[in-house]
Amino acid sequence: MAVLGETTEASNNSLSHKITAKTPLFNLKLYAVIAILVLCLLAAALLIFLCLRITRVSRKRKMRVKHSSGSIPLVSKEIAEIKEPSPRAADNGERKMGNEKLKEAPLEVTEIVDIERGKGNRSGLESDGSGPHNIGWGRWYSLKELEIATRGFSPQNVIGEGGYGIVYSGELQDGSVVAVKNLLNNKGQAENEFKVEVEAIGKVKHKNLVGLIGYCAEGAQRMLVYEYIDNGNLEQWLHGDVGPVSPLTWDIRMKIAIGTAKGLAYLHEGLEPKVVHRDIKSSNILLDRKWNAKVSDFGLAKLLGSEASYVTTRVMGTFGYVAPEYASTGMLNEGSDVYSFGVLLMEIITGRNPIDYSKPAGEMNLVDWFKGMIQSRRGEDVVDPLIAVQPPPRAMKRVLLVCLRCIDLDVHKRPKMGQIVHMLEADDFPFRSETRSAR
Ligand SMILES: Nc1ncnc2c1ncn2[C@@H]1O[C@H](COP(=O)(O)OP(=O)(O)OP(=O)(O)O)[C@@H](O)[C@H]1O
Repeated sequence: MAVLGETTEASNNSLSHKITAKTPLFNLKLYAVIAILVLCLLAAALLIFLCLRITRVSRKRKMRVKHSSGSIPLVSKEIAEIKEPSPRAADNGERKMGNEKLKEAPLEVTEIVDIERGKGNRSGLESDGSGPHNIGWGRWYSLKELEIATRGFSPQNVIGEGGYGIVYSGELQDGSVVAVKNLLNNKGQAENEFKVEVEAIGKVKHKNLVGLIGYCAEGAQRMLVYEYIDNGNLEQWLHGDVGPVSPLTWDIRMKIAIGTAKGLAYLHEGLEPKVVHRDIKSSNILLDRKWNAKVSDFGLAKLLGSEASYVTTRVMGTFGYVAPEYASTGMLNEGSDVYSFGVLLMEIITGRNPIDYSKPAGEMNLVDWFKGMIQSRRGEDVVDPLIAVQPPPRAMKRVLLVCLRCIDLDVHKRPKMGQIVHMLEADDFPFRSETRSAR
């Protein structure tokens, strides 16, 4: 037993000696090394656990944002965010508006963003009354800035008044001229919903669409700031007092029609999800000094809703332009825009208003009169008498045909806007094939 006791004591001694003995590692004692190792292991395990947890929580949050069904929409249902169009995308807007071609083209413009449920100052948009507020595509403006720009919303700055509110011209601090649309009847519009929709509209950029450059949402005030288009609108040029000869020659009218068609084709076929304008009419086609057409008010029907307007015609677009199926069923798709475009094209050719009560009974309704004229083979007689030089018969026939196809009662038979661009531009083709054969 004594021997056993001695042996145990000896082994205990040697163990304690080993533990307290110095190791080659930094001359540390063995127990210190073991303690460090255990601590390291614990820290590593803790780190891995934390990493796993963070990944899981963020995945859950993403899922929540994607599938949320709250009352404030996460993204506009009708308009998606688009990136600034690349030179190629702009090129598509310019030349490749044929339906198939557009579909082939990669949709680099579309990228739906998950916007988190508005928690106040989401992207620095809230007012602090100072300095510029860049929001990617444009700017947030304070009420004060716009007040200064429009000289206190002076009556002298009023450009006009439409169904959504009064439009003022304004000059910003940097000297740029803008059009400020002061939206009326917007009490029901939640601020965050308004911002989401406006931001979606602001990101839609095309040469033939009026560019939204910013907005103001302070208290009950809602304003949209647009690039200023300095040559009036098409309605003024077609129906205003322009003298015995209209400055709008046939070629200028075709340029305006094609520009408008390109703007609409971009809304219908270049964006995902597509945007239906809902209110195509001559006063919504703005013109610059080179007669480039700029479609205005796109996205507003969605932004403000039909009931937001104090003009009753707004409920159904504008009288005279509205597609029959939209008027009767309220069903709306891009085909309704095509119908309205057909009416607009007739208006451009004839210089007549879609509804004109000052005309004799059979001529009050432009569409009915136009159809009757074509049926009785009097197509040449529909051209606006204010056009000094008559169009070539072939070109005119083609445009008349486009009008008729757009107003087809069967919405499915109407052409797409991209096809319309092609049909209206068809004049170029003989020229192109000639140059090719010459080569
Ligand atoms: N960005 C702009 N640049 C220059 N003028 C503009 C601009 N936006 C609108 N206007 C002009 O302001 C006036 C009012 O335009 P608004 O779009 O509010 O009404 P509308 O088109 O006449 O009618 P509705 O609201 O029924 O469409 C029009 O004369 C229009 O040409």
